[in-house]
Amino acid sequence: MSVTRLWSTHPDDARRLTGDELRERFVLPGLFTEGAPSWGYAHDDRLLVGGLTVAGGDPVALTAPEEIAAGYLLERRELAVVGLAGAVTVVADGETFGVGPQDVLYLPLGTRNVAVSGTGTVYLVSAPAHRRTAAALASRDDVEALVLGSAEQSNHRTIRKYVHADGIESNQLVLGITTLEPGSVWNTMPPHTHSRRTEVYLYDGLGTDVAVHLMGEPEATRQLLLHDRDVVVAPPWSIHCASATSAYSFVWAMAGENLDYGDVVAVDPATLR
Ligand SMILES: O=C(O)C(=O)C[C@H](O)C(=O)CO
Repeated sequence: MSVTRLWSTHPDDARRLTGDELRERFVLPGLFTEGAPSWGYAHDDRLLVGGLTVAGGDPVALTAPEEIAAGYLLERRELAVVGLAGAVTVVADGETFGVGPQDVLYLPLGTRNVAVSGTGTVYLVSAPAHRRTAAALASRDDVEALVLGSAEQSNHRTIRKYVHADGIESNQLVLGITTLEPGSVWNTMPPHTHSRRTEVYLYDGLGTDVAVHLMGEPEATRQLLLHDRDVVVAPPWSIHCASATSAYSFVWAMAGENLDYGDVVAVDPATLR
């Protein structure tokens, strides 16, 4: 099982890292492997993210990577399985769920056996948990949708919130999918920080296009050139926004001190450096 560890980084260091070092610290490329998940383990809020493609073979069991030293993956964790493409079946402790594109399956702490089969691709996001809640499946039409931005500002987009304080109940995970309208390319502009939560973005639907992702403290931003299905970690001190050469979707997921999507510090774009 492939696991890439991302240690925490002090914001002062992020100002000085070379471009390659920045990528090594914050970007997880190539997570989507066939037949077995590849994982990225971020020490910030201990977010564990993975990618898996199944191609009609035997069910793939989701087991605990050595890094979390657990008897099974969800022994001390909760998990969201996000459908990206195809038709995937997830069997969790004997219960069967069909997961299609932009469906999100939440599996709680204590779910012992999770297996994925079918033909398609799923993104996996897991955070530590302390309390068992209920398994839940939501599709894009079931969830709260927030339309933001405008074509004039190239940031017209719909934010769909799946796992959050008023949606699927969780311990730490907050998760949703944002989709840009054709012709709009900016996400999360104006940007924000949230010192009480770490966030990870997975860019999806870029094809051969490229996203110019901005990170760092608002007065010292750095850029990362990201490609389709790259994952990027935003530590609590960092903004996280991007423009791209086409419209796209991205899965955003957070964990930390609270489940409050609105607990952010807005950044005035005029102050960005
Ligand atoms: O496009 C946006 O704006 C977003 O989707 C913002 C994310 O939801 C986010 O950054 C939550 O903290």
